[in-house]
Amino acid sequence: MIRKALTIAGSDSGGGAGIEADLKTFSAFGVHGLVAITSVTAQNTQEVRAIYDVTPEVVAKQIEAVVEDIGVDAAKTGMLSNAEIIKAVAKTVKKYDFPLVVDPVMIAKSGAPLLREDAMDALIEKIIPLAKVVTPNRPEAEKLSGIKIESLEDAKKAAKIIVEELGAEGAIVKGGHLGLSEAVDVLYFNGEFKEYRAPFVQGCTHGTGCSFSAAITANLAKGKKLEEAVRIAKKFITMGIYYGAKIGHGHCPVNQNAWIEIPAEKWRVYESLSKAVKELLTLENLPKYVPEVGMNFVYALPKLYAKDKDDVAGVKGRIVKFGNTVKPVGGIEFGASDHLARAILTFMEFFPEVRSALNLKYSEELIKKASSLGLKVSFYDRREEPEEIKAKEGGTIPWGIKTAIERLNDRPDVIYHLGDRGKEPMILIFGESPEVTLKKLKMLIG
Ligand SMILES: Cc1ncc(COP(=O)(O)OP(=O)(O)O)c(N)n1
Ligand SMILES: Cc1ncsc1CCOP(=O)(O)O
Repeated sequence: MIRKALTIAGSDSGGGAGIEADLKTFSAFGVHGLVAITSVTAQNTQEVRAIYDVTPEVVAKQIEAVVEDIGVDAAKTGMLSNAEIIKAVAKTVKKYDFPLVVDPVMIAKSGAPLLREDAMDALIEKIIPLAKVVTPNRPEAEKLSGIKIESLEDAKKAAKIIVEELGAEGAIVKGGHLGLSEAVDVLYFNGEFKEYRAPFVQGCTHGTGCSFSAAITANLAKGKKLEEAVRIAKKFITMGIYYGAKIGHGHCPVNQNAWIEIPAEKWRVYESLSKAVKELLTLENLPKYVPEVGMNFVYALPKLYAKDKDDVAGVKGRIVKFGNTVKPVGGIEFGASDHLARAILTFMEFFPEVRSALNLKYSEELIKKASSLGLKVSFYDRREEPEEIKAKEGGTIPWGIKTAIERLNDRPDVIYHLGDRGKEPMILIFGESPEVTLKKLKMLIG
């Protein structure tokens, strides 16, 4: 059965925060999203240019309309804008018994107020006591609790005040603004504290508060316990920030799709590479092109998600010569390649669509053939590598790929180097997918 979650919040025309972020988050968790729009904002990643509030009656009617027909398993509030809307929302949601997550939105990342000064009392008196959980960031928690928050201990005190004095069932004070090396959130619920920790990642933060509270709401709608819903939401938001796309010129938006897109893309990459490796191993004359150090065949996740070697799939232990045949040492795994992973990640900085590569034993004859077939060939000379790059672990391949691409001033199909002391000469073939890379290999050695 599909679960339904309702967001009672403002619209962000930039698609980064507000109901737009909430709906994307609900979708990421497979929950059907419902909306009651409180306010229309003309907003982008840099500023809020205008705010136009919906009448309290229409806000209430939106809630009633969806509850009475479709049903709501959990709801959240975001930007409530003014005291009249707050009162209307409180009066309406009281009639129903779904859990309510309250994101006490006060100020946009860009600095614009999203809650009128005179609406703070109404928020505290009318909405907070209805909350299953309140999800303030540090400045919002300071406003609600009336205490200054400078440490984790202060965050705990604020969470306790929001529950014990303001009447919420639970409160989670987010530590993203605490300046610690980890982002630590503190939940106070059922008389106990629980800490949620994640590395403090750099990335895109517009819509974090909205998406985090929406993720809790979606998981409550799916029947998860609050502590579990918060744990999942924390993972979700860390990923969304880290994999955010640089959209707009201000605070770029959280990427809610990362949560579903990365596992889906991993599966596509795995399937496609597995199929190509299987076919590669059937190539009759392959053994004579396998280098002494072995061969690998890699496929990276799409550019937005390809940050390091763990985002590149390859053959564990490489493909090696075995008598007159070749054998993969292990299976296809993400993080299995080191050299080719570095090569493809560098290549993708220039040509993001080229996500696959394999390596072959160098032969002059193959290079000549590549050119005669119309493949674009470039090279690098390891003896020309600057000393400071040589001294840096893992720097040679990125330098070499960059040098070869810049030399050709075009997108190469093949890059080779002639080796150096203790380094075997090598040919690397590149393609948009393992299928394309394999096609080029077959043209060359077929
Ligand atoms: C319409 C609307 N609602 C909420 C916000 C707040 O989002 P943001 O500025 O990203 O702040 P956090 O929620 O991430 O702390 C908004 N800007 N617009
Ligand atoms: C040694 C070497 N140098 C370039 S490709 C290659 C073999 C594949 O290495 P990896 O398995 O680390 O990608």
